[in-house]
Amino acid sequence: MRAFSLPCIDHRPGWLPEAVAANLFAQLRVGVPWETHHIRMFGRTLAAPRLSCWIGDPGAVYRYCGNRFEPRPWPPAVARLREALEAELGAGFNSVLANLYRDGRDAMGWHRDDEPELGDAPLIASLSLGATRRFLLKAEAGGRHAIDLAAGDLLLMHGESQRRYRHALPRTAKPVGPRINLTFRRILR
Ligand SMILES: O=C(O)CCC(=O)C(=O)O
Ligand SMILES: [Fe+2]
Repeated sequence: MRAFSLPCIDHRPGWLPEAVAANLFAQLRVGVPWETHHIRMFGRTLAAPRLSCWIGDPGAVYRYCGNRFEPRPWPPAVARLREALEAELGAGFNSVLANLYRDGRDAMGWHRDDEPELGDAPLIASLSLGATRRFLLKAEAGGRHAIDLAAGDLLLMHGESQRRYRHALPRTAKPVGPRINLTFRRILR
């Protein structure tokens, strides 16, 4: 897929070379303490349809959907990625939400990454590893966009992105292997 951009969204296909992405996927698949996060919605608690891990510097506590996550320490490979992203983007990240979509039944529903601790105009750097999955954006001004995110692709959401769009990673009936996504963030304190 060609590089593509929308206001506040920047897709950089092949940001990591294929072999590096494959190696990283294999390491993180076994090296991250994956867990099921629970979402409180409409007075009920549901298991999220994916595995996740909140990684970050001490104190980078993340609150969402009635949960409070203390950060897990940085796996060395993820710490190196943070350094590379910080150097390239000239921005600081103190945390990552890692998600593992085991197969096409795992997904993430429509949402905005607009938790108050991310600040008004967060830069979120999202790295995809493993199977290609379709990422959807729904613009507040109308219109939908789909981006196939492949292993090694970087997707940046910046500026007003979280006000302008909702985003989702829908389920798919196609047979797909596991995918890992890392969203680097900065929690403000
Ligand atoms: O898996 C993805 O590409 C999206 C993940 C996401 O939206 C999030 O972690 O907030
Ligand atoms: Fe998100």
